[in-house]
Amino acid sequence: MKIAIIGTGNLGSSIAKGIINHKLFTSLYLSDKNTAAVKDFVNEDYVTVTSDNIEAVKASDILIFALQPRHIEKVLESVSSHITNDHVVMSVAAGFEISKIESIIGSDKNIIRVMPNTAISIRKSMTCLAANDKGNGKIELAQKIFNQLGTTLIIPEELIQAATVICASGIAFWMRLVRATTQGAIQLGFEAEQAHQLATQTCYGAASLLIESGRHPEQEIDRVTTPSGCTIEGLNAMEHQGLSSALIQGIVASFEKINQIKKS
Ligand SMILES: NC(=O)C1=CN([C@@H]2O[C@H](COP(=O)(O)OP(=O)(O)OC[C@H]3O[C@@H](n4cnc5c(N)ncnc54)[C@H](OP(=O)(O)O)[C@@H]3O)[C@@H](O)[C@H]2O)C=CC1
Ligand SMILES: O=C(O)[C@@H]1CCC=N1
Repeated sequence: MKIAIIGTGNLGSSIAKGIINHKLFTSLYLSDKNTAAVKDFVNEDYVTVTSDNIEAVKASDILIFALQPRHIEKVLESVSSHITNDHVVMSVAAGFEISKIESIIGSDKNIIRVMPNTAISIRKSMTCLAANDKGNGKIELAQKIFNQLGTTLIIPEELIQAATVICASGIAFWMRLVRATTQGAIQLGFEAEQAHQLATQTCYGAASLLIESGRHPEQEIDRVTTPSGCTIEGLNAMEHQGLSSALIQGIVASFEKINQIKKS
C-alpha cells in the first residue's frame, strides 16, 4: 500500500506513528508545511518526509488528509488535478462533508471520511468510517488499515459528527475524568505519581471489564456497591452534583459546536 498523509500535526503524526509501527505500507509520504513533528521518521525505511503535497499525491494510492477544516479546502484544490479515480481519498477533517470534498475533487472519486482519535498512535483508536457511493468497496480497504490501528465501525455519514464528539473529543473528556480522580486520590493522601497510576489502571480495568464481559455498566456497578457502603455514598454524592447530567450536556454542547463548524 502506497500511503500519503497530508498534514502531520497532532492527528496526522499519530496516524503515521501507528502505520509505521505496524509496517502497514510499501511506501509512506508524510507531507506538511512544517515537517518538524515527523522529523523522527526521516530515517525509517520507505518513508519520505516532504513539504510538496503534489509529490506525495502522485507517489501514493491512498491519500489521508489530516488538515484543519480551515485548510483542507485550499489543499484539496491545489492537488485536485492530480487525484485520479484509482486514488482512495480519506479525510479526517471534522465537519467537512463528503459532498464538499466531491465538489472540489469530483464526485467520481473514492472518498471516505475517517474519524479516528489520538489513541491511534498506540493502535487503540476507536475509528468510525463513512464512504460516498463511489466507495466501490474501498471502505473495506480503509477498514483493513484502521483495524490494525484499533477498532473500527462503518456508519452512515450523518452520524460522523456524533462519532467525532464521542470518540475523538471523547479522549479529552475521559482524560479530564482521570485527572479529577487523580486530584481526589492526592487529597486522600497518595503521592501524585501513585494517584495517577491508581486512576489510570482503574480506568483501564473498568473499560476492560465492559469490553471483555459484554456486560452493562450498571451490572458492574451493582457488583461493587455494598448496601449502605461507601461506593453508593460516593456515586449518589456525584449524581447530586450532576455528574451524568454534566457529561451529557458536555457531549451535546460539543455536538452543537461541530454542527456550527460544518455550516461555516
Ligand atoms: N486532534 C484530534 O484528536 C482529532 C482531530 N481531527 C481532525 O483532524 C484534523 C487535523 O487535526 P490536528 O491534527 O489536531 O490539527 P493540526 O493543526 O495539529 O495538524 C494539521 C497540520 O496540517 C498542516 N498544514 C496546514 N496547511 C497545510 C498545507 N497547505 N499543506 C500541508 N500541511 C498543512 C499544519 O501546519 P501548520 O500548523 O503550520 O498550519 C499542521 O501541521 C482536523 O480537521 C481535526 O478536526 C479528527 C479527529 C481527532
Ligand atoms: O476539537 C476539535 O474540533 C477536533 C475534532 C475532534 C477532536 N479535535
